[in-house]
Amino acid sequence: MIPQSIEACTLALFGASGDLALRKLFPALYQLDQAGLLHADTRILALGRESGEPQQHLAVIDQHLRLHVAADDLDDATLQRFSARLDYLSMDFLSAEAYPALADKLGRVEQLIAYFATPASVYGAICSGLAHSGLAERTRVVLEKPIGHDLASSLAVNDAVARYFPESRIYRIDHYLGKETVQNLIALRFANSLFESQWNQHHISHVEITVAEQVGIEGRWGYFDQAGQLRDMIQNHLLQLLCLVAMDPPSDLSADSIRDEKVKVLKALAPITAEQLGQQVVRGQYVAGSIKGKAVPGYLEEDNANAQSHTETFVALRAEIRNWRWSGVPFYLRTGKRMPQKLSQIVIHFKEPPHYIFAPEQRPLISNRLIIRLQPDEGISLQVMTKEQGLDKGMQLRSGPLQLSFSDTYRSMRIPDAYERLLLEVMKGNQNLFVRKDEIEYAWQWCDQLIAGWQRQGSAPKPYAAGTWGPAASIALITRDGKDWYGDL
Ligand SMILES: NC(=O)C1=CN([C@@H]2O[C@H](COP(=O)(O)OP(=O)(O)OC[C@H]3O[C@@H](n4cnc5c(N)ncnc54)[C@H](OP(=O)(O)O)[C@@H]3O)[C@@H](O)[C@H]2O)C=CC1
Ligand SMILES: O=C1O[C@H](COP(=O)(O)O)[C@@H](O)[C@H](O)[C@H]1O
Repeated sequence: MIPQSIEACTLALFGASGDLALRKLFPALYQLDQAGLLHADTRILALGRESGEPQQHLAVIDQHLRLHVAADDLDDATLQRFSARLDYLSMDFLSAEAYPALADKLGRVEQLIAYFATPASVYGAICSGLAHSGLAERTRVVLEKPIGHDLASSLAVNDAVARYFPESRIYRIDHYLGKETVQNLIALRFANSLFESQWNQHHISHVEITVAEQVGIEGRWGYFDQAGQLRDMIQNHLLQLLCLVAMDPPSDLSADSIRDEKVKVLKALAPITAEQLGQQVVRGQYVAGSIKGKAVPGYLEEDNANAQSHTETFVALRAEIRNWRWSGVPFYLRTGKRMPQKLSQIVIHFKEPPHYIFAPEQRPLISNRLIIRLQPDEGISLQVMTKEQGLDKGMQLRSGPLQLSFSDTYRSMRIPDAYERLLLEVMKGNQNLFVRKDEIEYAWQWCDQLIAGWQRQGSAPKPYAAGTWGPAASIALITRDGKDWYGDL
């Protein structure tokens, strides 16, 4: 039974032969279909540059579905139903002449969703083409990240889209917001009165956000070398996570209430001056190493690499938020490619009790920690102090976890991919999990000053061996403050 709020729509997927569409978007749409969440009348029009028979392109989509959807989730009935929804049209998105044919193909559509799985440089042309062929009126547009390369280019992209579409119909994707565990952050913080009273500089000593990837750049040199880890991950995913951890409680769950609070955090981020860069930010680039016992090449040996590149594949930084809630609480952010394991987690370190009745030798050298594991092994663990069991132990304290593992607790439930949630929310017309223009712009403004500082310094990123936790300087960044990265093996 489809929830009534999910209406029929036509989804026009621009960039349908690209990596994102084939690896993530079509599989996510398939999963929605299998879960009974696509309206019977929903149609999907795949749009790509390559000509040829539509059947040929639809066969490629089918092959990728079989590759990227878990075998247990593939069934003939859904595959048939899903393929009956699909059609393909070849067009050059930059050519204004191509849009009347698109309008013809679409016919009369009540609700069009135009998903731009293309480089952001094409978004303006697509919006103009849609508008000039009478397709903008009932259309929601979905924009992939990164929006621009810096503040100036993001303003240009956002302006080009805003010429034809109001903000209420623009859905900017940050796929981390679609992850179940990231949404759980909102539930954890605002549905449990227990935490809110402790969620401030009086009780929290520091916060760590780690998004470590085991993969390298996956054949995306052309894109990645122009971007680097700061633009690719910090500007969007890590700053969004930081906002969700640090924002004040929104007055309700509406998109703008949440976005208003996130923007306040971004505005309160203390700038990091060129003079502070050396102490507060570490950039790294992986060299050859090994992951899970397998040798992997360095960044400069990747396919199509330019051996002179100074692009960073790792960033660790110490950020501060200048407001009453967070004054004096460092936020340590760290993200890198080719790290020992895939791991996204947030660790909230609470301060020690104001007065200890236990002797130093009776207690471990740690205080309470809340560990929010975003992926993999999704779950939440609160480390609390308890007494060691046993008559011989006396009042010897130990730290142990109060654990909520999502896979154990919701055993039979598959954790949906972020894109399933996000596509569903676009179909419902709900902008909660999408990023507003000003969030993107404040995030760029903060990142731009770091990039400008690096450019002024002209220094190369520090090397780290693939399969390690980044350059030694990233450890020094946190140990200088008397702290450690949680859980590094
Ligand atoms: N791949 C990923 O995991 C992620 C991607 N993104 C974002 O998603 C977007 C798409 O990324 P990705 O799929 O990796 O990129 P790809 O280069 O693999 O795909 C882009 C697609 O757009 C098509 N295209 C580009 N320009 C035109 C044009 N003028 N006319 C017709 N088709 C055109 C390309 O066709 P052709 O091949 O013929 O050039 C290609 O099929 C980007 O904005 C990226 O930053 C965001 C997060 C993750
Ligand atoms: O947006 C991006 O995210 C992926 C990491 O996403 P995850 O869901 O696998 O954690 C990253 O590999 C890619 O470089 C970046 O563009």
